[in-house]
Amino acid sequence: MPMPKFRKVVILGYRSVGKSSLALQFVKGHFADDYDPTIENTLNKSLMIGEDEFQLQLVDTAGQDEYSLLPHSFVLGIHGYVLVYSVTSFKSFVIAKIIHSKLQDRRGKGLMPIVLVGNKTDLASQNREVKVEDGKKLADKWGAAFMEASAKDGEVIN
Ligand SMILES: Nc1nc2c(ncn2[C@@H]2O[C@H](COP(=O)(O)OP(=O)(O)OP(=O)(O)O)[C@@H](O)[C@H]2O)c(=O)[nH]1
Repeated sequence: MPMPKFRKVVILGYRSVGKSSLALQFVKGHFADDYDPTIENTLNKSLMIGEDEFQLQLVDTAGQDEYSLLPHSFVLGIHGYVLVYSVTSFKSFVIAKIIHSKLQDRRGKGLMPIVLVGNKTDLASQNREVKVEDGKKLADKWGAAFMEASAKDGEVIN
């Protein structure tokens, strides 16, 4: 048996956009309604992609704002990023752009695998502040993957 391949992915975004909930839904398959701000939490999951086994380490981080500094540990030895905003918060979309530009400053403009996720689609019919097309356009500009999701419904997370 070949050795599993190790990948470390950091989840970043504004406060309360659902970073922990997405991570929990992805790793454990459930959702909690209560809100407990994260300091930092690492979750592990092994998954098969084709014939390859990957050991995924997901780092769930504290909510960032425009003034937050990106620690070294979010830059060195990281294989990819999940940048999360909430479709119900325009501010969180702005913060996602700010985080992306901080990442580029620190890592350079070379390859930086990113998935941009617009979370909380279950609330979108009442409270949408970010259009799907705007999320998609931003991800295209970055050369990133894009999806909208709901950690609550478990929609598209796996
Ligand atoms: N309706 C709905 N609520 C969600 C969803 N995802 C997260 N929430 C709720 O939003 C609140 C914040 O979720 P968290 O997952 O803690 O958000 P976070 O981004 O990790 O927050 P910080 O640790 O402060 O950065 C909680 O009350 C969650 O239950 C979703 O997809 N739909």
